[in-house]
Amino acid sequence: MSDNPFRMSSPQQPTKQPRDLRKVQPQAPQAVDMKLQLRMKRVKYKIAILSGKGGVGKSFVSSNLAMAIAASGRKVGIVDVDFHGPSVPKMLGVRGQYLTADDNGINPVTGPFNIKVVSIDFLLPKDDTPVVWRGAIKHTAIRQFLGDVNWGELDYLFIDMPPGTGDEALSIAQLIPNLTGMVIVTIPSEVSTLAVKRSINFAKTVNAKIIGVVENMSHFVCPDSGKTYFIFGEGRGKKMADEMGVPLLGQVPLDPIIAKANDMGEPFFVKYPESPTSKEFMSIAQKIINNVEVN
Ligand SMILES: Nc1ncnc2c1ncn2[C@@H]1O[C@H](COP(=O)(O)OP(=O)(O)OP(=O)(O)O)[C@@H](O)[C@H]1O
Repeated sequence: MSDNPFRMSSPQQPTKQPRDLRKVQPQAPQAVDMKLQLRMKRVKYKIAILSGKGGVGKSFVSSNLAMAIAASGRKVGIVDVDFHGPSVPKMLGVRGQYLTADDNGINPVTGPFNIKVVSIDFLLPKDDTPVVWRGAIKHTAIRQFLGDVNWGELDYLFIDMPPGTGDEALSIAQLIPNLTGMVIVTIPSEVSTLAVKRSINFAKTVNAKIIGVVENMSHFVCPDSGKTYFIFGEGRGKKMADEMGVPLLGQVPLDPIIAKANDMGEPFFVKYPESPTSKEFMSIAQKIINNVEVN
């Protein structure tokens, strides 16, 4: 990675002269909020992806859901507000690109299927630079990611949240009062499903609609025998969804090719379009479309 975090990458040269983001003056909160509301009005459906617990594959699910919906011809953006563990750029294969600014604001990076992507990862000078921010700074950053970015007209904006129900989740609920809904990601372990119940209760507290739950790492199909193993437990996602009265949108398998593609920075949905996992993402995407576009 270059030492200059704000250098524009090829292939998407901006039409206007890129401006060094470090020289952009911060704006008064009211001005940003007005811009934020105007920008968000141009996005039809705004969906936050939450998980009660870290490491359950929330960024993998957000990225592949975004690709599945974009593959259906819809205009999609994804904003990664997981400041302490931003992995969306890598999972979409756009890590190492840079954000630039022009007179209209910050230009997102363009990913597969023309997905517009914004993440703190594009601004970090080194791979191992930690983000050490308190809640107020994260709130300001989220506000700018939503209000200062040239999102344009979008059908869907996915918001990849950090694990849990902390500052960022509250900021999103406050800054996007007309949030379309939340999708919650879990794995079928007891600890994860317990944490998901907290996320569902959080969504209810902030009056956000729960579109449904995605169970990731649901099962493993042995390539040698074809036998299915429920490594973390069988039927937990369904049981929990039923108990909480929310739909189970789909079950994504645990698969070493998923981990490998993510580690190599290859967008899974693009690389393995015929895999059962990509087909499951298409089915989940269709359920989300039916839920939000029909209701
Ligand atoms: N279904 C899967 N099969 C195999 N590996 C997976 C699967 N889903 C995710 N992974 C791997 O698990 C790890 C964590 O995934 P990811 O970063 O998406 O989780 P996360 O919930 O967003 O984490 P955090 O929010 O704590 O940063 C990654 O290495 C990813 O490649």
